[in-house]
Amino acid sequence: MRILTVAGGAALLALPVLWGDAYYLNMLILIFLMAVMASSWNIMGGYSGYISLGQSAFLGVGAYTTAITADAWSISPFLAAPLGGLAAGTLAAVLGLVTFRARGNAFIMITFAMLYLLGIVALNWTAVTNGNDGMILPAPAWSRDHALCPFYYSLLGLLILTLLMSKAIASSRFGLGLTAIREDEEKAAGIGVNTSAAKLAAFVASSVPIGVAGGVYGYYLGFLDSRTMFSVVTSIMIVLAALLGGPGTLWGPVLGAFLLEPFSQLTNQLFTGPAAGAWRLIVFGGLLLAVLLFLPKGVIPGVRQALARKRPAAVGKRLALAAVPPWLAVGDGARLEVADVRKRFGGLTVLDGLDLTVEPGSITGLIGPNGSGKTTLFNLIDGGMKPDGGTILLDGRRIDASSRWARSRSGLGRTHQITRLFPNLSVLRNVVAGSDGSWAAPAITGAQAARGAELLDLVGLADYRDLPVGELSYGQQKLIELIQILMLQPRLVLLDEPAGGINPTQVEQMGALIRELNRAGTTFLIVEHNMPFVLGLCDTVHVLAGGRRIASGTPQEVRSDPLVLDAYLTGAAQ
Ligand SMILES: Nc1ncnc2c1ncn2[C@@H]1O[C@H](COP(=O)(O)OP(=O)(O)OP(=O)(O)O)[C@@H](O)[C@H]1O
Repeated sequence: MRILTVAGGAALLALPVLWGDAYYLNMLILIFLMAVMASSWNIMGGYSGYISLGQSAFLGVGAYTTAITADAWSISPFLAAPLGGLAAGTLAAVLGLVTFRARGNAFIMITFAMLYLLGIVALNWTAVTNGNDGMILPAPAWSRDHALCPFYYSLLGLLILTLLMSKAIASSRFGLGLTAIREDEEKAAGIGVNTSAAKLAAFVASSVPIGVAGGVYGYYLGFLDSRTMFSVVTSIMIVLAALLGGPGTLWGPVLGAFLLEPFSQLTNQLFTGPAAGAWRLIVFGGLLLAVLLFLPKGVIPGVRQALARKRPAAVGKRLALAAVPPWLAVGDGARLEVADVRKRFGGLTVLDGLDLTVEPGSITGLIGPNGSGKTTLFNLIDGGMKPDGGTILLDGRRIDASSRWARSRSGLGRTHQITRLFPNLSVLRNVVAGSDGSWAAPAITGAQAARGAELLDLVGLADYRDLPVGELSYGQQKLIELIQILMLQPRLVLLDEPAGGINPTQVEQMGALIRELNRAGTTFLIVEHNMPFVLGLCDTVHVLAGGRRIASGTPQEVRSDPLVLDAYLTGAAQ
């Protein structure tokens, strides 16, 4: 692949000198432009899964900023183009700050609205943009014989820089965080990924090259009008190019641009007159739909999948519990205090002034009939939901107002009733996805890989480190979810039904693992319906019913408490 890249790059560098046909050079300039835009879009849309339908707004903002500053300072638009990137990045940062809670379709609609609004502003802010009449840029001063070369090389250079940035992000911790967001954003936050900051940074990174490209493109056209620069069709084509080639891959958006741009030129020749724009919208909108329906992964991942040899299924490995690594010794564990916590869903009161304490270094059980609010309490503790009232303290510090990722970083880990992992990432990537480290660090450092390997060894799954985690059995995935949070060296671990849905041998192994980790200092709070398991494991058990704690004590005390028996019998009768 490297040889192919170098050869392709060398051919593109030499092309204008060897073969200066203006038609094809113009085509390549437009392909480079589309490749820059699609590769930039890919950083947000492909890596983190947030689809922006307004990316051409950055092209427009970059083009106008460049033209206006070049005119005001009497400099070449080439020199002013980085300011176009700066303006686009600033716009993305502001929009990202305002919309970072919006997900899925809401994010798509917001980006689309931004494009539409900015188009209207550009059209009507006549004093700055010249409105309907458009802006004329100065003609290039260089020789007409090589008129296209500076545009060709500057866009090719920008494409190379964009690809280098995209590659650096993909292989960094930042990129791994973005992929985790794409797979399961809440889970990513739950293992310490600062999702808001990562999305914001990705959005800015996905806008800056487009802004710079806008500056160069505007100069290339020599004329700016708001309809061309803030075009919906361009935005659709950006998404289409990335999806066609393969979103989330490095070369997919480039391939998509090479496939799509010649077709776009063809439609330019086919559709002329006042309805041309509408026809192009129909064609590219339809094409986008077709790609989404029939080629959802794009060409490159589709071909890779077809070529991949069938792997043997990951089954049947007996669990062998190795020794807990010394770096998991976390001292005395953490103390959790839940005081007067309340939670309602509409008219349903699930938690009604709940108080409970988990002592440091304990294995504490939390039981109660179905629907008594155990998982809801976990969601309130880990930050997945906000309580309606009350306080939650970890080692004496209130955590109920902190973000989810900050709670996870402060020593709190949590597994889910139905296991939540990043199914398309490898086992090892899942295990290390939450570990500490600067964004610029490699996605998996040597030290992290070594710790990940130790944890995989701990649960007897080292052989599967490179398989997509979705290929493991349910019981194996449960163990991976547990070691995933161990990577963050938590002092308090909340386990939601760790023995649910796994075979008796695995239940035994799970119990042994929890005991070993507890000996190393980790505090556990465990929700579990398997009574022999939970009563055999825990020092203290709290019982929930009717939104309150109705009993607490040793397993023996709780087992014979008439209130508890009554709650279970009433719960069972419902
Ligand atoms: N997001 C939500 N919106 C509305 N109701 C909810 C929501 N989450 C939970 N509930 C309701 O709150 C109640 C408590 O649910 P929760 O899952 O916390 O109970 P649980 O004790 O964990 O039950 P189980 O043992 O069956 O897992 C249930 O009646 C459930 O339907």
